[in-house]
Amino acid sequence: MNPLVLKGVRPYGEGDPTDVLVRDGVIAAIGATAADGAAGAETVEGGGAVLLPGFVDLHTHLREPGREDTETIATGSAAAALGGYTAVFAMANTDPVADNAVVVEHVARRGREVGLVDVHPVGAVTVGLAGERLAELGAMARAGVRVFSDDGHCVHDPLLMRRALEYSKALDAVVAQHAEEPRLTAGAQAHEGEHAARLGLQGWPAAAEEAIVARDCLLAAQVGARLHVCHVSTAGAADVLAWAKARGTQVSAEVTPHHLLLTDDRLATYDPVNKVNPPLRTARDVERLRQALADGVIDCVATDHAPHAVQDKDCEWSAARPGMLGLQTALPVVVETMVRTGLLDWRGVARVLSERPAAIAGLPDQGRPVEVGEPANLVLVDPGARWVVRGAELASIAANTPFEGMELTGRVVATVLRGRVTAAGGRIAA
Ligand SMILES: NC(=O)N[C@@H](CC(=O)O)C(=O)O
Repeated sequence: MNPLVLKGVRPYGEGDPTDVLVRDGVIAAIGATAADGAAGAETVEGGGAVLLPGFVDLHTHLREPGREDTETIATGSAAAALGGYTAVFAMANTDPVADNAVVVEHVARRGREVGLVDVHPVGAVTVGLAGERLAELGAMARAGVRVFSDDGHCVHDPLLMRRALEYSKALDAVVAQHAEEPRLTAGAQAHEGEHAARLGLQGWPAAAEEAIVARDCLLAAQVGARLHVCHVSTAGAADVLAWAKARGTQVSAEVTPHHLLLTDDRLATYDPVNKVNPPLRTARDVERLRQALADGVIDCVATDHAPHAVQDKDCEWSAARPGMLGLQTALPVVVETMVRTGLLDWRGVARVLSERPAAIAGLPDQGRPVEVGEPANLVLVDPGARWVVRGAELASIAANTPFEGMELTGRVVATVLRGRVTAAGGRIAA
């Protein structure tokens, strides 16, 4: 592999533009003379762009196997690379479910064949995501799984959740919980509040999330295991997390870009592109989630990238499936909600999009500092580029973005995986 020179880039957006030399997949030199003697090197013109560690998504639905009409590991990997990601965690709610070593090995192998991003399969906690008995966590751990989740479903039986935490502790893994008390959300269509009431939609109360977050924090503390909370969406859940962290519970949490930007006033459109699980909440929740992400109560941003077919979105609200695309819009939404608001600087962006998710999942070669000797998993960001989101132009097969037509700030210039350019100038590298 030829050396790579990133010319005129600003690590963490700090200082004057400089050059970065990448050789054999590692950052070999940083500075004005870094490119000297790198004959035959491939060059990326940075134009003063911000250089960060490559993003890590703990929560991606790649839909393969089973729903290759909406996304495949190849198209989802392309969306990830274009979005600045160097590693993604593929959720287990595929068909067949990734609840055994055969399916997780297939997903990992397919990810390696595509080669655009490290694809880490998430293993299901329970057989068939049915919430009745534990899946073969040990066999999946031997196949390399370090994150277990029934996402899309809550592991609502407290004894089963306790056992899952005990096993995952022994396996040095983490359980990522979709916090939704199902008895409180039966038939729910939208956040329980003024907008849902006006439209006559069955409500999804905040307490259904908060009760499970609180219960699971208590269980994790009891067992001494690590818990990760998926897609936190309410102010109350952030308060519970702050309390649990203050008392030393090993809990981490993610928030999605859409929950940082959108509110349930989107319900007025009656467009199911805005239907998602957990639902869009209130402006007060959005405000609290941003603050919690800024101060570390919420550790990271995860996309919950959830592609859906046209017939599952372009239909009446109650028949529509919940979920939104996220991989190619996460960065600009974080820029809009966290950077332009002054809540995070670029070191903070590196923390929430790369360092913390890599640490939570135990990835040794991702989320590393932009320093000589570190693996060259990198993303170059043009912080001021403005662009209009068009679902049809995204790399995913599905087009269900809630940001359709919105002008956002911040664009990925290039993504580098172990020293190889995977995406540049908005295109997948040959
Ligand atoms: N987040 C979503 O709205 N959808 C997810 C699963 C789920 O959490 O319901 C999906 O797989 O489509």
